[in-house]
Amino acid sequence: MSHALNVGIVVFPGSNCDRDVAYVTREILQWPTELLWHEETNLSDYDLIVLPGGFSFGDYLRCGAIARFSPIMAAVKDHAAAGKWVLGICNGFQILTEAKLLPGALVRNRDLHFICDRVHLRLEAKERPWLQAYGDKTVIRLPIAHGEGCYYADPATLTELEANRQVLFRYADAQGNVTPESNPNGSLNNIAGICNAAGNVLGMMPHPERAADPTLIHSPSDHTLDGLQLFKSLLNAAVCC
Ligand SMILES: NC(=O)CC[C@H](N)C(=O)O
Repeated sequence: MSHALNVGIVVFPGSNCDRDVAYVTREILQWPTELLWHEETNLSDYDLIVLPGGFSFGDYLRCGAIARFSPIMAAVKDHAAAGKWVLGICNGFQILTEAKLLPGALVRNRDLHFICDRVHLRLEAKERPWLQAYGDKTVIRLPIAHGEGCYYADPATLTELEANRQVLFRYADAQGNVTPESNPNGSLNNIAGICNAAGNVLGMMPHPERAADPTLIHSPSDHTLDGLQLFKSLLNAAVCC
């Protein structure tokens, strides 16, 4: 079993969570971590590529619609096709759908407002490598911050996603019940995060990097580390597919 992953974090013009992710992987987990400008084309040194949150290219046209044309995206596609890890967080998830590395789309929130909150998520498909470190936990709490986080896919795609167990996170209440009231943005089937069929590409709207710092814990029941487990999970799953 390895003790570290080599992490590359893509920096697009307008990314703003790149350094937050680097803080987690480099400072907290002590994994070798590089920030990669979006014009980079060689990703051969990395096990995990992260597309971070933010407002790439000012969210012009649609969130992620321009970033998908960045030179680095061809290399990200090759990295994914080779079965290596790709994690898209928030704007990164939007870019992955625009690039067709994940199915469906992220559209304007149901209430047309930017939402900044903390939400409960039910963990689904716990056999997937990304969730291995959560143990018996079935409900976690992570921050969200987005204007276009409403997950949409056509009925056939949605059926396929569910049948293949590609939904990893669903908005839920504190007990893990998936209800309309616990859906902050109108996402179909309360979907907050999905992976590709092979399982090595994950996109999620909540921010695991904002719940990963042990110095911020206030009480034993605090959810502050719920995001850290996601990164740690990959250590136990050296090779994905
Ligand atoms: N935090 C983020 O990555 C935000 C993503 C995107 N800019 C949105 O508002 O939906």
